[in-house]
Amino acid sequence: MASGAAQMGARVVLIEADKMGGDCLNSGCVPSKALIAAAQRAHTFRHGGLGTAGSAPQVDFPAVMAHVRATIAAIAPHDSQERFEGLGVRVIRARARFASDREIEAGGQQIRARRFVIATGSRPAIPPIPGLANTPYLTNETIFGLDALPRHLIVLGGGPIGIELAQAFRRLGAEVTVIEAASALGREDPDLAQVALAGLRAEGVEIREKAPALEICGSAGAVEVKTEAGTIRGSHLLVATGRTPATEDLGLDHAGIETHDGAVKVDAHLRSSNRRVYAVGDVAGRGQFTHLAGYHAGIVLRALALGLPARLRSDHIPRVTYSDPEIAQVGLTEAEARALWPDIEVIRTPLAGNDRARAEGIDAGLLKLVIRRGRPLGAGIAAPGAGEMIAFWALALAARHKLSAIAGTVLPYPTLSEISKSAAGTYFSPKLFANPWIERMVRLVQRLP
Ligand SMILES: Cc1cc2nc3c(=O)[nH]c(=O)nc-3n(C[C@H](O)[C@H](O)[C@H](O)COP(=O)(O)OP(=O)(O)OC[C@H]3O[C@@H](n4cnc5c(N)ncnc54)[C@H](O)[C@@H]3O)c2cc1C
Ligand SMILES: NC(=O)c1ccc[n+]([C@@H]2O[C@H](COP(=O)([O-])OP(=O)(O)OC[C@H]3O[C@@H](n4cnc5c(N)ncnc54)[C@H](O)[C@@H]3O)[C@@H](O)[C@H]2O)c1
Repeated sequence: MASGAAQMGARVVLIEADKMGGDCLNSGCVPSKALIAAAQRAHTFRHGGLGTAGSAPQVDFPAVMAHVRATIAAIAPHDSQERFEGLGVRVIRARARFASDREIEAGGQQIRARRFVIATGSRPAIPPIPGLANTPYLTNETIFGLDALPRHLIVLGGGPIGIELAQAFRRLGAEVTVIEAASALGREDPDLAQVALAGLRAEGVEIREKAPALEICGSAGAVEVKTEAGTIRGSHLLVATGRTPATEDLGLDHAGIETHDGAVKVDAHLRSSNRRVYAVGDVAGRGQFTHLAGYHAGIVLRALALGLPARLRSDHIPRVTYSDPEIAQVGLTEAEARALWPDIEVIRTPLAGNDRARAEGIDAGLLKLVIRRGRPLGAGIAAPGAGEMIAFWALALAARHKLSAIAGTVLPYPTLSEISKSAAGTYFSPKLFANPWIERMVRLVQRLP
């Protein structure tokens, strides 16, 4: 947002209280994906397959963490103070707070501006479970600082953070138990979630669902979580039970900025109840993804720099959980679509029928397509690399393409992505084959000289 505005010629002040790059770079997407990549190597090595023998990987945990830190360091220059200053942004490294409806205070400086954008993100939500506050626990802010592999990691919460890290730590050699109050990956289509969860369970991750934690106790190296179904004992506890928008101590009341469920309340243009102030990313309460924050920034930039307000859309925003297999979704799931329309069609294409999947020895995987009146409303994929494969459907939904455009696209053979074209083909097959009108036409054409 700040770099875009500066490059378009606006005068910009960027205020950052902590590390440049925010959660995604320092304690979110980047370290988690680097850890997952190392864990994937260990897993491939351990299992071999397709005629190659597996063997116990020699996991050097400090070296894995060095890879995580090196990945952050390699990406950091893009978000650095130096880069922003080079673009002409004035950077202040301090905590910001609204002093009035058009003034911010940060590090003893008063900044008066025509427009403000709140992009303060979110922080881990810590549930009020008896004993938790007195027990040592990890969050995404501390887990990437570990220097030794936990013997037994208990993960509280089976959302994307819990599931991604549970599988990674298991693959690196830890015993892992996930304790989930409701259903693991509960926001995803259950058919797709099951593919990923079955994969985790087969690798030895214990996932206890419908098991809210009742009480927690312990000390460093020995923690206990009590549930109705029994007590789980482990060496470390990761709390991954959701996130809270970072609005505390922002002085929002000084600026007449309203909140809703802890997030800055915004309209369809991401404008808050104070017309000078916008909110983007996690703090806007419309979803918590880096690419969504980037999309928000584009909407606000258009309005602020060019005076071209745009309405927020949400029907084309993809999301991916980087388990193995990955789960990717864009648009509506089957349940979401059924709640809106009675006349939807659902196409399920198992990955097992795909030639590349056969060659790779992939037997689990599924694409689910939700269609209404010839247009895709949503696509969900559970497969290795599903996050790459969903790009195709993200474009289809963003551009509001018809399914015929997908069926008419030529994709390279043999690729896993071909299941998307094959699913679109399944939709048209009954209309083309065993259709008396088409059969009559073909007979007619064949009589032509
Ligand atoms: C473990 C984990 C893995 C994730 N993986 C993915 C993923 O793979 N893909 C994906 O799309 N998303 C992922 N996310 C979510 C993603 O990290 C967030 O959606 C994204 O970082 C939100 O960006 P943001 O700009 O809203 O906030 P942030 O990146 O959190 O940035 C907010 C910044 O504001 C600063 N700040 C806060 N308050 C103040 C203040 N008062 N004054 C000055 N500065 C302040 C903070 O220090 C921070 O640097 C993951 C999150 C976690 C925790
Ligand atoms: N790959 C990605 O894009 C990615 C990865 C990680 C995080 N994120 C973002 O960060 C957000 C937060 O992730 P998250 O996994 O922390 O949150 P989440 O809200 O998605 O999942 C938290 C889980 O914890 C469970 N839970 C809550 N209280 C509990 C309790 N007391 N005992 C047991 N279980 C409990 C909930 O039922 C839920 O399933 C995600 O929704 C996502 O938007 C994205």
